[in-house]
Amino acid sequence: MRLIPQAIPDVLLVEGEPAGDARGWFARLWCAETFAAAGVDFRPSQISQSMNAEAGTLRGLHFQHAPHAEAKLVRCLRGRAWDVAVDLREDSPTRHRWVGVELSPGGRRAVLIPRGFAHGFITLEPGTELLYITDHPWTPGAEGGLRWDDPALAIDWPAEPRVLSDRDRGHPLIGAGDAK
Ligand SMILES: Cc1cn([C@H]2C[C@H](O)[C@@H](COP(=O)(O)OP(=O)(O)O[C@H]3O[C@@H](C)C(=O)[C@@H](O)[C@H]3O)O2)c(=O)[nH]c1=O
Repeated sequence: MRLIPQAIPDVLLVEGEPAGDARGWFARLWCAETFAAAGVDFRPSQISQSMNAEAGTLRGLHFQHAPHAEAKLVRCLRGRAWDVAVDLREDSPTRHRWVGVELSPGGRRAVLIPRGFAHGFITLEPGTELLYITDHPWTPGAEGGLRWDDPALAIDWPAEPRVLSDRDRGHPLIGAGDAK
């Protein structure tokens, strides 16, 4: 299992090293020792799954306010998605910058999004399913959101969004209301 820093170094690509044989393969998705050895304090609290019927489904950008901030280890189980992490940390030199990663089951990789980031994705195939491992319980009262098309972020989405929730359409722009 390899943890590979991305353009924002605290965002990590987590690559499995699957052991293959005639039956298929076996791969570890999270490992306390490997993460601790890399200096990453991530201990699972909840595991969730999201199914997206249509290509062009966009979910995000979501985060939880402190003290309920959560890190997320996101993996694609079916289909294909482009996943994005936006740095919201107040003291960060990369504040309001983003990192995008394409995820698919064949890629056998996950992205670790630290606390203090917003997260979103767009599906590139119908029936795309994502698995999330988070390190803090879902806390509805602490949810925050940013607009996927906020010009201050200028996220270069690889496809046109076709399906969004009403909540995601209504997030504030940076500098207003709930946004950080
Ligand atoms: C996120 C979440 C939602 N729910 C419920 C609330 C609601 O009835 C239904 C759908 O919730 P949402 O519309 O918030 O789901 P969704 O828009 O998929 O929210 C997710 O988006 C991505 C981008 C993330 O990063 C996730 O952490 C999460 O915020 O599921 C839970 O029970 N547990 C959870 O952890």
